[in-house]
Amino acid sequence: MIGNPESCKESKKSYQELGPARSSSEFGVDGLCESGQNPGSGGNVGREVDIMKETAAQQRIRQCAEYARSLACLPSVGDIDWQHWQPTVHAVLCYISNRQTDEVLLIKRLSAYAHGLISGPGGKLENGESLEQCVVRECCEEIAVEPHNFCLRADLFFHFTNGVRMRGYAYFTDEWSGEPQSSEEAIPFWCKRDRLPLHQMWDDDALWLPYVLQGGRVRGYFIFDDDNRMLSHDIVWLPAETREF
Ligand SMILES: Nc1nc2c([nH]c(=O)n2[C@H]2C[C@H](O)[C@@H](COP(=O)(O)OP(=O)(O)OP(=O)(O)O)O2)c(=O)[nH]1
Repeated sequence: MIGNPESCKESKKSYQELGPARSSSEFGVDGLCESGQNPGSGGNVGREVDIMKETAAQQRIRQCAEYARSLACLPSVGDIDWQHWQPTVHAVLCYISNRQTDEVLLIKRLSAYAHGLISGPGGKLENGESLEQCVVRECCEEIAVEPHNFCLRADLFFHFTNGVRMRGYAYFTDEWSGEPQSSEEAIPFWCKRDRLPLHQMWDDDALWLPYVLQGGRVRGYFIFDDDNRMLSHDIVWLPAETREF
């Protein structure tokens, strides 16, 4: 699960020399970080004063370098035995398309988890519920829309470094009833299919969503850290006519 232990030790060592790790909440929205300057120079002596003197651009470069070094120790999807991997959580997503306007119905999430992120409506499977029932319930609860004749086009395996393992099922349709309405959980909006706000969506969406919205199917494997940042991925592209995953 972990890369080369020696290089890992090395990079951990040099990482520690830099002082305490910064949480990724200190990184900018695009997942990059905000400080610069050669991290090897100067050690920890007078470090706080040095940081005060850094320009924003220098800070950004330095933190990016720290982050890049730390990557050597992070898990990769290739290290996981996916055949025996069991999800702890099942969740659905639903993407409703309007063919006439070439738009897709998205939501801005308002709940604590992933607040402000944009995605299709969806949520976790409840006890005794089928995936299809979950799709309808989540869409009705979140945006007062009922999708019809939806089909599964993305089978997503999310492994989080905190131990959570979520299997996500993304459904697609162009049939629905009801007018989208805001709720406590979401603000719905129509978005042109070729203008997805990918920088405001989960990292993995940029990899597979445009392809699936064009009719393709995917099976995707992802590792995320505690801050919802994607560390590693692998995507199996399946032709549109694929019936089973
Ligand atoms: N596209 C995409 N969806 C994701 C990712 N990670 C992730 O949790 N989701 C989806 C799966 C679920 O549909 C939703 C999270 O479910 P949730 O149940 O915690 O959402 P919620 O806060 O609305 O809670 P609830 O309504 O189920 O109680 O977000 C991701 O990386 N990409």
